[in-house]
Amino acid sequence: MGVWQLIKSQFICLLLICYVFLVSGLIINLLQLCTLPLWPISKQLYRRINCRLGYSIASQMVALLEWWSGTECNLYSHPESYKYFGKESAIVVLNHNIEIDFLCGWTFCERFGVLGSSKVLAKKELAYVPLIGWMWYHLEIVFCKRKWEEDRRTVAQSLQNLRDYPENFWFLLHCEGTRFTEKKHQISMQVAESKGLPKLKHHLLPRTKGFNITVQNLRGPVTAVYDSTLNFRNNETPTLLGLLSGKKYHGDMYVRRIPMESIPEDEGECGAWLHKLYQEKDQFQEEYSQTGRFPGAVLTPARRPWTLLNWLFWASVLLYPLAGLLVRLVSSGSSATILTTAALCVAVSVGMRWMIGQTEIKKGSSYGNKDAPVNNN
Ligand SMILES: CC/C=C\C/C=C\C/C=C\C/C=C\C/C=C\C/C=C\CCC(=O)SCCNC(=O)CCNC(=O)[C@H](O)C(C)(C)COP(=O)(O)OP(=O)(O)OC[C@H]1O[C@@H](n2cnc3c(N)ncnc32)[C@H](O)[C@@H]1OP(=O)(O)O
Ligand SMILES: CCCCCCCCCCCCCCCC(=O)OC[C@@H](O)COP(=O)(O)O
Repeated sequence: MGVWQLIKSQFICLLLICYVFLVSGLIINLLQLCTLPLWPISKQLYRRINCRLGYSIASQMVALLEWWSGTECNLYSHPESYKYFGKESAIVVLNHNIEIDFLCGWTFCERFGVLGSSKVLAKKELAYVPLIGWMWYHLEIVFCKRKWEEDRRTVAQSLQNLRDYPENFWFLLHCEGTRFTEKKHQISMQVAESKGLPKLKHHLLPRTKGFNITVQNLRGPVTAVYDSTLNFRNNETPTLLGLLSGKKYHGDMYVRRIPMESIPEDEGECGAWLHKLYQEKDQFQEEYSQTGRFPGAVLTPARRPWTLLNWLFWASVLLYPLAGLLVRLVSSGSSATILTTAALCVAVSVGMRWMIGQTEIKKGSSYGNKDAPVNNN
């Protein structure tokens, strides 16, 4: 292990990165709150400002991936698809078995200039995650309870609101609805069997309702679906904690552009189309597991300096007062003050650990874990 790697793996570095993220995030959330009165006056101005403020939070996590850990994410694609990236709004369909898959998505959003406006159909629980959930409120992220009877109306309404969004956006959909575990895979393959669908080896059976409602409501302003398949080399299992300790991973993402016109409008046909898409994704994953490559050419855009500059800005604003505070604290000699500060630090660390835990598959939900309903047909 080199000296730089040794420094990066120290707990104090992790604490300082989390401190900058937490305090800058709270300041940005506060600024976002202050933009609310703009909504009735100029909705589009409110949205444009919040894209920039959101960028300042999300890009810190991208900086962690790109600059701190030095993780490489290769993009496999085709030149005829590539020329559209960043120049149109699109629905992104991505597999969901890697803890930092959202971050690999974000790194490409950043490189194609759509990070601040990126959207997702997210489970409702994520709306309550401090900083990220609060930021998402102002970015009009679409939340679902994964209870169709409740979601069908609220999700459709939130999607309709995005039709006049003033910036190009990528709307991420994990159609599997939850992260891959062996048990969830087994159960979803029972469902596949009961529906007469071919079994998938590398994916859970996709849920078709969310995809269908998204296509229905965003057709027009959104001009394509980006079918994206992500994997990591050498069976790496990247984690957010790994990134924070400076570990470098090697990801590959295959993205092909599918024009919206080629997606059926009829609900049943659209569902069948999605099942076929996942069968193809499964073949791409199989090819990757055998050859270590996806189809297409490697067309990775270079990382840009903005995420690093944004982080350096916040670090320089926030680390200096922290140092001053610590010096004054120690020199005060008051054990009550020192103990209170230590307790506060522990509480904040526990909170941050809980947030990081949101990305961990072993702490995931039980959605998709229940035995499939018996099909009597
Ligand atoms: C160039 C580079 C390109 C790309 C870069 C990549 C990406 C960047 C883009 C944007 C980034 C933006 C943000 C990223 C940041 C962070 C986000 C991170 C993650 C958050 C993601 C999540 O929270 S995932 C969870 C929430 N989302 C979803 O669930 C979406 C998918 N789900 C659905 O669509 C569902 O249908 C639903 C949620 C709308 C409703 O769910 P519900 O359960 O109520 O209904 P279902 O219809 O799904 O269920 C009933 C039917 O399902 C059958 N069934 C039963 N059991 C199972 C089973 N185990 N598996 C599969 N199917 C099952 C059942 O039989 C019913 O079938 P019917 O035939 O009767 O419909
Ligand atoms: C730069 C400093 C970074 C400090 C760490 C901050 C950590 C905040 C991370 C919160 C981001 C949350 C995004 C998690 C997305 C995710 O992966 O959600 C899972 C859902 O799809 C499915 O859930 P499940 O059904 O449980 O599998």
